[in-house]
Amino acid sequence: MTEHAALTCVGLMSGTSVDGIDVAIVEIVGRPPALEVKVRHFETVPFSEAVRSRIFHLFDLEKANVSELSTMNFLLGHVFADATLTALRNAGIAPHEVAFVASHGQTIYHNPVPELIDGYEVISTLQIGEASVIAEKTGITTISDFRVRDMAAGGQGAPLVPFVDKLLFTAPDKGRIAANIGGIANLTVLPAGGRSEPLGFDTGPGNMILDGLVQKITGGTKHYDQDGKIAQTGQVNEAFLAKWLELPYFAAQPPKSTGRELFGAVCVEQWWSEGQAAGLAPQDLVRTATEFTARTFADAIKRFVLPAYAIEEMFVGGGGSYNPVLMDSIRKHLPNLVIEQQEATGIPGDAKEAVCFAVLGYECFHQRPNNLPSVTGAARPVVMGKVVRSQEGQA
Ligand SMILES: Nc1ncnc2c1ncn2[C@@H]1O[C@H](COP(=O)(O)OP(=O)(O)OP(=O)(O)O)[C@@H](O)[C@H]1O
Ligand SMILES: CC(=O)N[C@H]1[C@@H]2OC[C@@H](O2)[C@@H](O)[C@@H]1O[C@H](C)C(=O)O
Repeated sequence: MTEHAALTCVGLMSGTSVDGIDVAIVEIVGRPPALEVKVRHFETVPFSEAVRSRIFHLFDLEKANVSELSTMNFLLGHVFADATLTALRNAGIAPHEVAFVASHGQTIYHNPVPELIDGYEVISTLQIGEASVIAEKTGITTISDFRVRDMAAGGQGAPLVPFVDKLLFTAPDKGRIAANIGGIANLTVLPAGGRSEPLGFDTGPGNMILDGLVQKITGGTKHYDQDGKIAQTGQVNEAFLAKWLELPYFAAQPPKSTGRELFGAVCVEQWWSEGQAAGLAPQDLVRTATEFTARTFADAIKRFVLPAYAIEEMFVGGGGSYNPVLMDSIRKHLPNLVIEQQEATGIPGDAKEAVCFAVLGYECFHQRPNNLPSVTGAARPVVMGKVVRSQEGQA
């Protein structure tokens, strides 16, 4: 296949917030560094409540079991395949026109901190949503399990989007940050003109604690603080916040990545019970959690980025970029940066990660390395992604 012809590719992202499956249908042509990406269609296919609650059950390390894990791997394969077919139908594109589906999968567990077992230093990560089911149901070659190869090469397996940020958003004359505030917040530092390699890491929580608190406060009727409406009515409790800012994750040097293991349900329970003990009103707790995200995100930039890189502007994507209380606070803590929403780049903020996985899939499809060792800490560039090929006789 020639690289002069554009490929139609599908990127699937189901992030740590578990709000739905982001499906991006993109046209990609060229090869790095001259890669052109055009978004043809994007939609988020929501999870049903039944599937969503089964996923959350799997996050509970005390209660989840192996049979559920196996079942959910296949169930999510079906759900991802259907989301792909729905988006293709809505876009008026036939499955046989698509070169591949690149599916991130649902992260169930992520542990980049080595555990010494029987002489082996073990790190691991698990994304589920069986690619064989997606390939069989859609008839499209499916690429999945990106993170494990980077980890096998000694990397964190995350964040992976910086590889694509570098290709799409490096500016010739000014330093930029490309950030994403999803369940977890992460960023990519893009030196001007690509003169040095990007730095990238997870700064800590994005919306994960916030979402958990809102669900508790509303008895599950709301999943998140839409437009920061609850936070707007609350006050930051500085003493409460100060204690949480001491978590060692924030001072640790990159490369680093995190997830629900540190900022998921156990953390939310702790916020809730400590908040009650300290007499915080629910809206103050939500406002303080919003500030926790803003402060840890801005502090990470002040601590690890601004002393070493000349940065003028930052683009922020992910669902958190639509929360005005969060964004106002980030702007207040970083007054010298021009901060814009991801939309200013031409790629919608909620579509970015799905688009990025299409690009990572494109590089895997062409058997080219697609990790960024400067970010993940991997020992070398590797080709991430496992390929399940479409077969004759399929759709
Ligand atoms: N209008 C809005 N106001 C406030 N918050 C919002 C809004 N829209 C989305 N969000 C927040 O963004 C979250 C979803 O973000 P996103 O889809 O980027 O996360 P994700 O991709 O699942 O996470 P990650 O990038 O960590 O894998 C929601 O759970 C919610 O907290
Ligand atoms: C293990 C895992 O799923 N990590 C996610 C998560 O969500 C945001 C942040 O934590 C980032 O490290 C990563 O996702 C994005 C897509 C990435 O790899 O760049």
